[in-house]
This record gives sequence, C-alpha cells and structure tokens, in this order.
Amino acid sequence: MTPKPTPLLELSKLRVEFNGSAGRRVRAVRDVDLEIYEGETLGLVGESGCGKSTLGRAMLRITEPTAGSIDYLGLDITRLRGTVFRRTRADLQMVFQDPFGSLNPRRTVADIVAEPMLRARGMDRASARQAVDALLEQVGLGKEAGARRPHEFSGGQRQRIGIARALAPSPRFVVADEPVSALDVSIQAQVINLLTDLIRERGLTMLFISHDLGVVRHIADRIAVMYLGQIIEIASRDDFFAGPAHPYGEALLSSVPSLGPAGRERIELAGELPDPASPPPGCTFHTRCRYAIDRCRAEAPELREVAPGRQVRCHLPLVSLSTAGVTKGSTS
Ligand SMILES: Nc1ncnc2c1ncn2[C@@H]1O[C@H](COP(=O)(O)OP(=O)(O)OP(=O)(O)O)[C@@H](O)[C@H]1O
Repeated sequence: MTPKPTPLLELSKLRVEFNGSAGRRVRAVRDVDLEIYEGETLGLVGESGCGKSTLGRAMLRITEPTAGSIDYLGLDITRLRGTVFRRTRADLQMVFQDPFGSLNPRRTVADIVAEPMLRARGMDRASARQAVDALLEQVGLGKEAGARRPHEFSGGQRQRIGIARALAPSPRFVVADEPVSALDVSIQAQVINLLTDLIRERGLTMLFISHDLGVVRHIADRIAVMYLGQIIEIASRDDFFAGPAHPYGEALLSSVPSLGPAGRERIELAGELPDPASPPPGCTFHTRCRYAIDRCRAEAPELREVAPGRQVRCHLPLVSLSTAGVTKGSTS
C-alpha cells in the first residue's frame, strides 16, 4: 500500500467574502477544505470569476480570509501576527500573472531580488549579493541582469524576475497565479519548463492557478476544479484527463478536444456563471448541468470520495466507487 502523502497545507472551511456593488455580498471562496501535499503541484482550474485568484491570495493572506483556517506545519496562518507571521509568510510566496505591475521600476533587478533575502531572512548584504547572482543564473537571466531595471526586459524575462523574487526567501510553497497567461505562446513553454525544473530542484510545493487546461496538464500532479467559490472535483492529473468525475469538469475538458479522451463530444455549457453574490440553491452547477435531476435543484452535494484519491461534489458523479471506472451519469 502506498503511504498517505503528508499535507504541507491544510485548508479548512476557508471563506472569503467581499462587499460588492449595491450592498451585494460576493461569496468568492465558500468554505473550501483542501489539502496540498508536500512536493506536489496542484493545478487549480475553473472559469474566470470562480474564485481561483482569491483562494490563492487568501492562502498567503494577501487577501484576508473572512473565516476558516490554513494549517501550515501546525500553525494556523490565519491567526499569526507580527514577527511570527512575517517569518512564516516568507516560506509562502507568490508568482503573479503580471510581474511588471509588482516590480518597482526605479530599482535594479538585483535590489528587487535581494530585498526579501535581507528583510525576510535577515541575510547580510554580501551573502544576499551572491545568492542573487546564483538565482538570476538559475532562472536563466544571467547575473548581468542584476544591474538593469525591469522595463529593460521582455514579458518572459520579467516573469523570470518575478520568479526569482518569489524564490529569493527560499520558500517551501509557491502560489503561481496564471504565471504564463500574459505571455506569447512560444514563451509560455519556456517559463513552464523553468518552473518545472525549479519545482524539482528545490522540492517546491506549488498551487498553480490557470484557466488553461493544456498548461495545467504539463505541470500539475493533481487537479482541483473550482466553480462558484467551491472545489467541486479533485483528482490526479491522469484520472482527470482520462475523464473528469464532475459534469462541469467534463464540459471544461470537452472544450479542448485535443486534451480529452478521443472521440468525446463537445459539451456546450448553458448560460453564464451565476452571480457569486447569490449562488443557485442545491448544487450550484445545476442551472448549467445536462444531467441535473430534482435532487440537484434542492440539495447541495458534499465533496466526497468516489474513488481512491478522487473527490467530487455531485449527486451523479461520472465516476463511482462501485465501477471504479468511467461511467456516464444518469439523466433520469
Ligand atoms: N476586491 C474585490 N472586491 C469585490 N469583489 C471581488 C474582489 N476580488 C474578486 N472579487 C470577485 O470575486 C469573484 C472571484 O474572483 P477571482 O478573481 O478570485 O476569480 P478567478 O477565478 O481568479 O477569475 P480570473 O481568472 O478572471 O482572475 C468574482 O466574482 C470577482 O468579481
């Protein structure tokens, strides 16, 4: 029997709400329970607006969670304050979609990358200098890049600076939020390959957020699918791409015919993503689901295990323990 992997992070009932327009309360992340295992890359996928970025940001408290807990090595990150929070937070870093927006244009690349080493890890300047040179080499920019400023670089190179800055305090966990979405397709593969190498060399644990299933398939070990603020499916990469267990995952995958199982039909999702301020009753996906029955309109499904390592929030999952294979949900 394979040993159960160790969670590095364990989210419990994590919730993030925002005050929206006209007194609306936007429920961006709704009571998420999620384990992220040491050394894995978990791909977080779902349509725009489903809450992926908010979840990633809440895990690092860039956005403050409204409720719930985040266990990291026995500490609840949501409750940490002051020095303990700053020290712990240095272990958890973020790579942003638009690195340029977060890179100070007046500072040199070396200063930008050195800053977390000096501030969060208390390194002396000489050691930081050496570490910056090594890191710039490792991300493929070369140490000469240190003397230049962010605007002198192309999009792909700026993302390499963003990655170097995120890795500067030697984190154990990185949230990469759509790190290649803003880049040309030809550059995307280079940055993904760089991230894959860094994950392996440094034993990093990563939450990789993307709406692009093709990119996620390259990098993720497991896939979590989000819909209207909830995780609705978790599966290994191979299981997911062999056939999602949730009808929403099935529709997402069918929209990229080159990725899914051969011969599957394309499933058009009816309607738009509902308003996260007033999610539908019952299963929040029932308004767009081709398999929905009365129970789905009335009763919210729990996230439950339907096969080893495979969880789904659906009354009629497309994979069940009894078959342990792929079966079509009933339309009755
Ligand atoms: N600061 C905020 N104030 C109010 N609403 C917000 C705020 N940030 C996000 N939201 C809302 O929360 C929901 C989730 O947004 P989020 O950006 O997390 O989704 P996403 O899946 O990452 O989408 P995208 O891929 O477009 O970034 C959306 O309805 C969004 O409008």
